[in-house]
Amino acid sequence: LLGAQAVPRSATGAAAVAPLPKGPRAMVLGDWYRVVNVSSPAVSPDGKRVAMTVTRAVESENRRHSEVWVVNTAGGEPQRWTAPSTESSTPRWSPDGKYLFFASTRAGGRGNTWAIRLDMPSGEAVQVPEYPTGSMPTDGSFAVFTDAAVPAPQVPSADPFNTMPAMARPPFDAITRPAAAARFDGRHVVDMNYKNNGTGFVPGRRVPRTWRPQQLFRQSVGDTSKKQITSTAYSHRGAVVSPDGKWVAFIADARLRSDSVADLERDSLARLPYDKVRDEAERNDADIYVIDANGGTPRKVIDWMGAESALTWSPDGKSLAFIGRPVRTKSARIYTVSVAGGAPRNLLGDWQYEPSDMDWLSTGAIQFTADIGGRSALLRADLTGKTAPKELVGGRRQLRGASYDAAGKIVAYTATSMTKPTELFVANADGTGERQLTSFNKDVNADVVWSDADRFTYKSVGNMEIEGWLMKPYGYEAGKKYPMVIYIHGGPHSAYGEGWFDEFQNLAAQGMFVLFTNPRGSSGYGADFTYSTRGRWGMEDYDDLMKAVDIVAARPDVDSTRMGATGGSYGGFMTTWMATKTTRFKAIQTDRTITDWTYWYGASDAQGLTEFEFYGKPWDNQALYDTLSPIRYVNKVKTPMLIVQSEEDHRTPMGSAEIWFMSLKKQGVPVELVRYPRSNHDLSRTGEPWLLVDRLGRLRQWFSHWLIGKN
Ligand SMILES: CSCC[C@H](NC=O)C(=O)N[C@@H](CC(C)C)C(=O)N[C@@H](Cc1ccccc1)C(=O)O
Repeated sequence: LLGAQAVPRSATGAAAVAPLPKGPRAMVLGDWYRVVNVSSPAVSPDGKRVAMTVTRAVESENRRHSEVWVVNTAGGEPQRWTAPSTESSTPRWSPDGKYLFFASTRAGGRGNTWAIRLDMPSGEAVQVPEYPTGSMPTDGSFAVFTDAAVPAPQVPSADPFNTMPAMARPPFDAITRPAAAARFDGRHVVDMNYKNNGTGFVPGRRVPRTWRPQQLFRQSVGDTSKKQITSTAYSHRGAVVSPDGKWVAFIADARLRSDSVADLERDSLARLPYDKVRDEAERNDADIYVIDANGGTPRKVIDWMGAESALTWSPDGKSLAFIGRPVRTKSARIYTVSVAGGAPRNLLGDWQYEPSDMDWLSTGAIQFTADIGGRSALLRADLTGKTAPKELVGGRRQLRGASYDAAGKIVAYTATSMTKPTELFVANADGTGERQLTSFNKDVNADVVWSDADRFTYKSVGNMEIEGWLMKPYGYEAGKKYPMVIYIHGGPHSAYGEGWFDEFQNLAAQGMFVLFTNPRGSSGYGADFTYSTRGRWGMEDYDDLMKAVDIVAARPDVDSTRMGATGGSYGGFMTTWMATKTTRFKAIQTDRTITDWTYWYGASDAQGLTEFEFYGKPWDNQALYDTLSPIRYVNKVKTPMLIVQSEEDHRTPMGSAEIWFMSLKKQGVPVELVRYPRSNHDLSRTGEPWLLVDRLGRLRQWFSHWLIGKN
């Protein structure tokens, strides 16, 4: 195996990269570095080109690198448009076609918006302060955007603690102080949100709590001055300008209460003990308003119970569309409403699935992408709401990021399937005439035989239908028996699906079947399915997983005496939970695990999740937190376990892994704990490449050792 440690270092300090054998062959770890990812497609207003972010791993430097590339919709070779020496991503075209904007942190600039000039190509990226970023009317003459109107409060320069590390400074309102500022470099915490999985530890406030409500601003193209058009104590969100430029629609507090009042009410409600009636009651936290694009008094368009997002104008400026969710446990719908007011129209009726995004095209059509179980599709809504949406582009694959030209004739999107890493595609907006525009993964696809998976559905407890997949091992031969590993996803409200996935390919390449399912609680099947596990984690969803194991174990080509299980986060909880309930598996790997829900409640940054899912805080419902904690039954575990944990994971912190390791060790159950430095909850997705690949290698080795008998 080509693991990170095996990579020799050259005299310059950069690691030399060993060549890989030509294929066709099974995936080796080094292939992970060769897979290119395409994201954020953006069609030019004239429909002639598509810009995209292209991300690769730079193996020798243990990092990823992103560039903006452009390809003609008519076909041809994609071209790199940004410098290889800088990081660039998320392109978007100016409506007049003069600039291609993108995000980049380059030296000597203000902010991270840069542009390439299309009218006067200069070869250099420039910043264009006279070109505003925000929502624009059809003529592209100005933009409206939101920003705070008051500056963030500054700590006085004479503050005696300014020279201390940010986390060491005594936060505002703290009672204790360092004995000597120069001698304390610990972390002093008084606020609840003092750590975050992505950003790490978050320094406390050094000034009193203040609110900076988001105001509406407008800026004309060609002018650097920004005009503030509102001055309120409440925030304006999701602001969009009408096509004729006369109005701005936005989302704000349903009673236009100040941000401070709304926040303080939310904070005090959160401190109350769980109350079923209060917590289940319908709430109206936000509504839709319109205001003159030069300012004035806003008018409420609808008084609608629930949460609104993705506000969009109709091309004729007479209506608005939004994605609305009446209550957290009900499916999101697309609604339209007259700007004059009236009852919103539900365009999706009781269609099972939920929209991910939405566009109201200049042709008048409303199109959106949606997860349909484990696949995803591009659909068109029926504007009358009488019939189910029409699928335009679909199949057994996952589509993301639909982007259209100004005329609404062309759509570009990324797509991946089980054996095809992501590439860029274009089609007519009605879904006809699809063409693949990039082949960044051509070489790796030619060398590596990616394993395919058969999709199946099965009935589980309560007659619920569950979707699952069984991926064949590399080199599968009929008549032989192979070991099997079940993968369990987290969330629990996320889903596996019809896309290329490094983790599945990694184990299939090692000669194992890979089983994966979307048990109840998964997203992609409608909110009833998603929230059917509320208060019942590890109960029927466990049955759903074990039923899939039963089905697969009965196959003549699966060796039911050589089965393993693996999963991360909620899937990590589920694998430790399984270890307490069954000895069917010969080996388990648990990743970013949770073994004690009360400990997790106090240590995780994901505050609020279990208050909702477990009907209260631990002291409101201690029995449930205890009953669902695998550590209570750890004396039953007999299965060898590999524990993988990131040292800087604030989502599922280390304590769960540590107590699990120690408990298995004390009972003589084979166990290994691998702790990854400089890594958070997302090690397996966005972690340092060498560490990410090291983890993949350890999964291969663990299951090969216990299920195949070789390492
Ligand atoms: C503010 S609540 C957020 C909960 C969040 N949901 C998103 O998935 C989450 O982090 N869930 C954890 C479990 C929880 C800490 C009990 C989880 O299982 N995360 C999964 C799901 C995931 C999949 C893909 C991308 C992000 C998350 C995981 O980390 O694999």
